[in-house]
Amino acid sequence: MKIAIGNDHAGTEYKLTIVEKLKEQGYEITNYGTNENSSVDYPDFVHPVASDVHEGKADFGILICGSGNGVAMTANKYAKVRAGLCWTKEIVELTRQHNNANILCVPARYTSLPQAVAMVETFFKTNFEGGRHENRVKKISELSC
Ligand SMILES: O=C(CO)[C@H](O)[C@H](O)[C@H](O)COP(=O)(O)O
Repeated sequence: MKIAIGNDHAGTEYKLTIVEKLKEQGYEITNYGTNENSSVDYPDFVHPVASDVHEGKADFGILICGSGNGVAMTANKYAKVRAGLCWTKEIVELTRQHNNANILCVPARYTSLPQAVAMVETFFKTNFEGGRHENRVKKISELSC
């Protein structure tokens, strides 16, 4: 499974820990940075992740910033991306089961590191339920404008 990961300066510590754990578990990781703590603009690190997921070059993405909102807003500009902003394991399960989310957005300043790691693990072990959710997910990318 190919994972693309990106973050801004608020998510660097969490990202580095998550990359280490995912590599230990045998995932193929593309880390688009940032790997520093100096201030950066989150869109610069979201676009390559969202583009890879949109184009099928990555199966899933993980995006981390302070609140999770900036990375989610940016990633969801891509038609084939369904980026879920989650702050509990239960919300992670639901965004996979009901929304077939392919990118997990993590609010580093509002979750603990163990919680963030647990959310990532939950994201990858939870499957889309299909059924009644199938049509709803298809309608997400039907643009009305
Ligand atoms: O987009 C965001 C806010 O919703 C992200 O949380 C960023 O990480 C945050 O804006 C960065 O803030 P900073 O004061 O520049 O560190």
